[in-house]
Amino acid sequence: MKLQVMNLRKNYGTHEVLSIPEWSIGEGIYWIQGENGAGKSTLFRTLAGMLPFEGKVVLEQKFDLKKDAVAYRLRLNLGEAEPLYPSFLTPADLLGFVAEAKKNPIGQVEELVEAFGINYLDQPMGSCSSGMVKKTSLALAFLGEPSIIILDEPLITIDLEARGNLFALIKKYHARGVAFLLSSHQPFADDDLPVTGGFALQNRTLVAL
Ligand SMILES: Nc1ncnc2c1ncn2[C@@H]1O[C@H](COP(=O)(O)OP(=O)(O)OP(=O)(O)O)[C@@H](O)[C@H]1O
Repeated sequence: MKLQVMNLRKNYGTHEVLSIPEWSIGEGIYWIQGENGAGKSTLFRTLAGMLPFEGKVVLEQKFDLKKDAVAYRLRLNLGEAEPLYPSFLTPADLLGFVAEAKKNPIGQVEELVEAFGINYLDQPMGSCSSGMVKKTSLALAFLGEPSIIILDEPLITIDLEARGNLFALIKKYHARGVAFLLSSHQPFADDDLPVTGGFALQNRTLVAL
């Protein structure tokens, strides 16, 4: 069991967005669908430890998000749908900083730079196109030795070549035992990615598809 959620509730003020009694995933590549505003980004940010919530989230039956936050966050990475970075930072700055925080293996930054074709390492983010920013954020999401990588809308703004590179990297990391949780408004074709299962986020909870 990679990730277990028990009695998770998340509200913004009086607006309840998530109410998930029980949900879990094993090793694999999972896809979450939901209409605009269904709560996908809120779910992902909650699972990444970025938002306060009620309930319990446990990684690998060992790391409780509330009790073992540091160990948990070292093993779960999130690539946000619309990442925002300070405009003066470069991809090199961000990769260096996050690589250190995530205790990356030697050679991994170079591997990811190559995989995403980030040939603008010293260009400030403020002058990067949205696809260039997104590719940087996707590379950041693979850093370290994660057990789960969550990618929120990974396909938005990236071109076909980057999409192919991303799918190749997902397959490579999946073969090493990394689980993936992806959201997308466009379903993935089976020949793109071997998806293990899908869930719909409906009426504040997750339903298997
Ligand atoms: N910071 C916030 N404060 C208050 N309400 C919020 C906040 N963030 C999200 N919401 C609300 O929570 C609900 C879920 O939003 P969320 O961004 O999680 O949806 P989503 O499924 O990711 O949507 P989309 O497909 O449009 O990206 C929406 O009703 C939204 O208005």
